[in-house]
Amino acid sequence: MAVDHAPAVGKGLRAGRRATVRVPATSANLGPGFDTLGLALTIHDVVTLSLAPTGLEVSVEGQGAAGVPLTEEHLVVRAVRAGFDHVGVPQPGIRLHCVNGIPHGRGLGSSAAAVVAGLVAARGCLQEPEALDDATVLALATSLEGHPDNAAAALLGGCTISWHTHSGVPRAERIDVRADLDPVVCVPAGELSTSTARAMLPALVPHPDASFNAGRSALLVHALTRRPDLLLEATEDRLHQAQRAPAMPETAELVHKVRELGAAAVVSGAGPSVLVLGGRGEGRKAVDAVLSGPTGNRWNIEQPGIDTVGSLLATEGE
Ligand SMILES: Nc1ncnc2c1ncn2[C@@H]1O[C@H](COP(=O)(O)OP(=O)(O)O)[C@@H](O)[C@H]1O
Ligand SMILES: N[C@@H](CCOP(=O)(O)O)C(=O)O
Repeated sequence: MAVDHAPAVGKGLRAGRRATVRVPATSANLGPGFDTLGLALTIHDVVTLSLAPTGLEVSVEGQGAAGVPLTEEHLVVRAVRAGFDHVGVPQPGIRLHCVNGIPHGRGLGSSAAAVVAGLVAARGCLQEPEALDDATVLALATSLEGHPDNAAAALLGGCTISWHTHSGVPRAERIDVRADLDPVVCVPAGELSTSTARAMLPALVPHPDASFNAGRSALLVHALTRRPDLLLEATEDRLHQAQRAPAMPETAELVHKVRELGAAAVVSGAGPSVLVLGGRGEGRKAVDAVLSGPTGNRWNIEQPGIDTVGSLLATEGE
C-alpha cells in the first residue's frame, strides 16, 4: 500500500477552510484627533485565504496590483503569518487572492485594511478562532501599523476612538455618528507614504497646541453625534496638518479653500487625500465649487457612505 508522505496543514488550523474578508477604507485623524479618531468608509478590499501544506501563491486585482510584492513581503501575507505566530500554530502554505478597492498611499488606510484583513482571515482558518478575537487583532494590527486609529475603524466599522492603556495596550470604542453625515473624499493621483508623512512631525509640541487639539477633539465628538453646525470649528488642528503641508501643497490648498466656503475639510489620514465632513450634499457642493476650474480634474471625487460593519468574515469548508 502506498504511503502518503506529503506534509499536512498543521495542528490548530482548518486545512479545508476558505476565509473571505471584506475590509473598509478608513480616514484617520478627522482633523484634531491625531492617531485617535477613525471613520470607516464604504470603499473595500476583499481578501480570500486558503491553506496548503507548503508554498505561497498570491494574486492581486485592482488597486496596487502592479506595485505590491507577490512574496512573503506582501502585507496581507505578513499579517496572516503574524496572526498564526501569535496563536502558536505551525506556519502553513498560503493561497491568497486580493481584490483591492482602496487606493494605496492616499491616506485612506490601505495598509491598515491589509493588516486587519490578514489577521481576520487568519482567524477564519483557526480551529479556535477566539484566539484572534477583536482585542487581539487590534493589538497585533497596531503593532504592525504603529498607530491604532485606522485599524480600529477598519476592524469595528463606523467612527472609532482609539487609545493606549498605561501598559501600552490599544483599545477602541465606536461612537454613533449622525445618520445624515455625508463624507466626501478627494483623492489625488500622487501617493505619499504614511511613514514619510510621520517623519515630518516634530517629536514635541507646545502645550497650547496640545490643549487646542484636546478641546477640538472633544468638540468633534459632540459635532459628529449631535451638533453638525460645529463641524467646521471642531475639525481645526494644530498638531499635524500644517507640519505636513510642504509634502502636499495641493492638498493643503484644497483644504483651505473648501473650509473658506464653510465646509469641514481635513487631510484624510496622513494625506494626500482630502476628507470633507458635512450633512447631505454639503461637502460635495463646496468641493464642486472649488474644483470647478481646470485643476479640478486632478482629483478623483468620491462620496462613499460610512461603513458600519467593519471587517466582515465569511468562511466555507471544514
Ligand atoms: N492591500 C494591500 N496589499 C498589499 N500591500 C498593501 C496593501 N495596502 C497597502 N499596502 C502596502 O502599504 C503601502 C501604503 O501604506 P501607507 O503608506 O500607510 O498608505 P495608506 O494611507 O494607503 O495606508 C502600499 O504602498 C503597500 O506597500
Ligand atoms: N494617524 C495617522 C493616520 C495615517 O493614516 P493613513 O491612512 O495615511 O495610513 C497619521 O496621521 O500618521
